[in-house]
Amino acid sequence: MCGIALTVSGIRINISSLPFDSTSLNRQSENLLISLDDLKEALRRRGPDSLGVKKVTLQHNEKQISSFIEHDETLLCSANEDSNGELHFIGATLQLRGTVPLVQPLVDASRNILVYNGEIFGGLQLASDCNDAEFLMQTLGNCCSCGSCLTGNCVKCGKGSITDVLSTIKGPWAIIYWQDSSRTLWFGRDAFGRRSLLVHWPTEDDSTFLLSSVSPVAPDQQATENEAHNGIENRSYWEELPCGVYSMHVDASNSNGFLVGEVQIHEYTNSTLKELIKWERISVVPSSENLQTFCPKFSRGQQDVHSASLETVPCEAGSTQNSIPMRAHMLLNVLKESVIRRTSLYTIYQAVISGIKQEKFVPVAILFSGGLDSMILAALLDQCLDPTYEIDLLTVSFDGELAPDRKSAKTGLKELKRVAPSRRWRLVEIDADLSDLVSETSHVMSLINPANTYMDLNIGIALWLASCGDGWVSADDNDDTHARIKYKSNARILLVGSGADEQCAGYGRHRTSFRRGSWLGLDEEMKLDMQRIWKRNLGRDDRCIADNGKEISILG
Ligand SMILES: NC(=O)C[C@H](N)C(=O)O
Repeated sequence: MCGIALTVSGIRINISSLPFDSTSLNRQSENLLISLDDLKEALRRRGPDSLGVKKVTLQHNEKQISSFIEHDETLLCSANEDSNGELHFIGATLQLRGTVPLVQPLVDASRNILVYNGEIFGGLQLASDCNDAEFLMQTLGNCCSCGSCLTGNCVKCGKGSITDVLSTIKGPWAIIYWQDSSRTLWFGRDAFGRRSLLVHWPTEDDSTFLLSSVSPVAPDQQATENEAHNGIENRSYWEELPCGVYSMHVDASNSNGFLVGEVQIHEYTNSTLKELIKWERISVVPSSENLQTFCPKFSRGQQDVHSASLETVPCEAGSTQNSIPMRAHMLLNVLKESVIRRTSLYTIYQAVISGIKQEKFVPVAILFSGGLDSMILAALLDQCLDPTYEIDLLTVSFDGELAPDRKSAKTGLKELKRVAPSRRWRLVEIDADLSDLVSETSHVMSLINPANTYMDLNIGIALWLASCGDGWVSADDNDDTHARIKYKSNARILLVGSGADEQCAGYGRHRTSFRRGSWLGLDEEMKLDMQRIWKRNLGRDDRCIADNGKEISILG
């Protein structure tokens, strides 16, 4: 995953037109001094392949604004209202696509600047060897910049809008983009918040405006060992940016010589996406026909690893229903398509590029508990991934062999070996003892920020350790009772089951809502889950996993 950030100073920012109370959380926050170096340090871990900074200076005279772009490595972040406006863009890249090394921020001939953390799996058509960030740069560069038509095609030039382009992307994304000719900053994240983007909105007493994939640990913010053990302090400097497409046009015409930026939020323009977010389902109460019992049994069929179709599977003797119902079948196909997109577009599969022999190269790993979500992911991945690649199954335990997840992971491994005997599966056992993880705990506390509950911390530590991939594997593949040897998974792509419980009603409280309010009650609870998943889960998960230079891939 990549890490992106922006710092703005010298511009009076007006956020009064935003539909949410964006300042209440920050009002009592400390006036932190966050330096470019702090941001770079935090982002570098997410994007190990390259790191860059670009600075845009805005000067105004006679109501005209001129812009200058330069490299900049100096510290910043105490806004000085008398000076010119300054915007610093930082981009750290984990590159999975394209054949030429990519260094962010990208700057085009029109002096637009892009930092992008995302994946284009569909919606926009790009060639398979093309880097998606570069493609997006070109596409955004062709958008209208008249400044008055913020959505739809421009009546004057006929060009599309930036909001339309971003609404069309199928895949996770977070973006910061400077459109130079219109002096407009664009930023935002996808409709489910699958990529983290934190914001510090300016307040009356702190004019700093910051965006960042992750919050840096400022020196005065470092948790002491005591804090790590005894509690999680309440940090409110950062908040999760609510999902959406935002623009900030910088102007100097009516402002007594000050540069002024007005932040606006724009609705996604893709109607399917809008329906998805609203969670208005065509059928909430299943028909009795849909509720009939059935026997879903997975068939691997032939080893046709790149075919997206699954077979209809006859039931065991004695059942009256003979096949997986059509909807379940459709769901499996969609999931499989999703795995194919997440495993076929990356150039890193061409092991030759990385100089590693194919049989030693493990490009994808799964965060694995042996539970339903991770088993389905593993079975689907086996169907989509070239059979020569090994697959790492990363399992974390805080209670050695006794933890239920470790036991189910081992059972799951046996099952996978049975259904996919020709694949080499490697169970990576990551054993940890929370009392030994003092500095790691402190680090993860900063990663989960602004999430701050013990549950967030526990999940965050498990995800962070899993994505480190540092554990033990069985010395002998055919005998899992024997000696273990040290192993570190270097897979850059991690498939994760995040979001499955929200979308498939996997939590205990879903059962409670069903008991209390039947199908409508359950639907309400799931809607709530999906509409807050950006705030509660996905940003946090992104930050903990990406910190180890890995790409989190959830099948949403
Ligand atoms: N900018 C990025 O997010 C990286 C790009 N999607 C890649 O895979 O190379």
